Amino acid sequence: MTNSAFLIAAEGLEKHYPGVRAVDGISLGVRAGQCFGLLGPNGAGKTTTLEMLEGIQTPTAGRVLFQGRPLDRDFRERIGIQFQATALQDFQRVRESLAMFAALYQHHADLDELIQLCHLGEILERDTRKLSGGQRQRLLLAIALVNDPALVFLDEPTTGLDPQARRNFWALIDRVRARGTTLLITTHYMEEAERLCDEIAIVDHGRILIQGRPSALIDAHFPAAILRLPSSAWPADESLPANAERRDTRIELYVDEVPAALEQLERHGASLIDLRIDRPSLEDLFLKLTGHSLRA
Ligand SMILES: Nc1ncnc2c1ncn2[C@@H]1O[C@H](COP(=O)(O)OP(=O)(O)OP(=O)(O)O)[C@@H](O)[C@H]1O
Repeated sequence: MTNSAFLIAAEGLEKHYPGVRAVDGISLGVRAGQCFGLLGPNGAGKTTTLEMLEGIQTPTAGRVLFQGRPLDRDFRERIGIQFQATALQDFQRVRESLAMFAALYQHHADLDELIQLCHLGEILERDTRKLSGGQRQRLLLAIALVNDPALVFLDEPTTGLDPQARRNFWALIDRVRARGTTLLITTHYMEEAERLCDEIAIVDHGRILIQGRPSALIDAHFPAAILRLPSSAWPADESLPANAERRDTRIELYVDEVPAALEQLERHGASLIDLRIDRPSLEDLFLKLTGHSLRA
């Protein structure tokens, strides 16, 4: 596939700082209408990659193409950015804040629609310093959407939110996607990536370890289920079967057929009282690829 098939593409991106290659050769492409996720632990190079794609940082090497062409002045009008920490003006209400950002653009979205989309109606007159974490993120997303962009960048949009606010934000992202907006998101929450992203790239030490559809990546690396037992549940004099591995204080069995695996465990005399049966997840994949957990 040529790069013009992508709304935005990175070719061999690198960013070097003294003593560190923050990004060390990243190539990826995001199709129109997709939600693409960059995943990785703290310091992996996600934000630096995103900032080069946003045109904010200049790459040390490589290039970014938007609709097959190098970034130009028009690019800024076509994108929206939700930064990790956008400074909202003090003593400003939600309504004033939105209007101020809208005034920065020649063409802006219908603000009433945006207020409805991001559920800001009830908090329009609230001082922006008095917002909850979830309300603040909804306002920041509305600001990112204020110029009706084709592509929106979201840098760890749900970090620090409680689980309910995080789920509400995911539902909001669904509504944004349903309008056809393309999204590029960074996160270190695996569940978030599985829930939101059509395609992901797992980044570590400035490089992409693996890229593809979450379900396809999981299917390619794991059988149907993972059975997890505390190590103490396994008889001390029994050796582990070939499909089992020790992880910290647990034993994991990778299996296609759960009933057959349960019989196998019983034959070995394992205690099933604390048995957990999980569908393999991106978290498992990350652990398998890197040897460490993504939750830094
Ligand atoms: N301006 C800078 N000067 C020097 N080093 C930097 C600079 N910006 C980032 N780095 C380093 O580059 C590496 C990648 O940082 P980056 O912020 O892109 O990672 P990240 O994956 O976004 O992490 P986080 O999840 O913490 O935001 C880190 O080692 C970081 O310390």
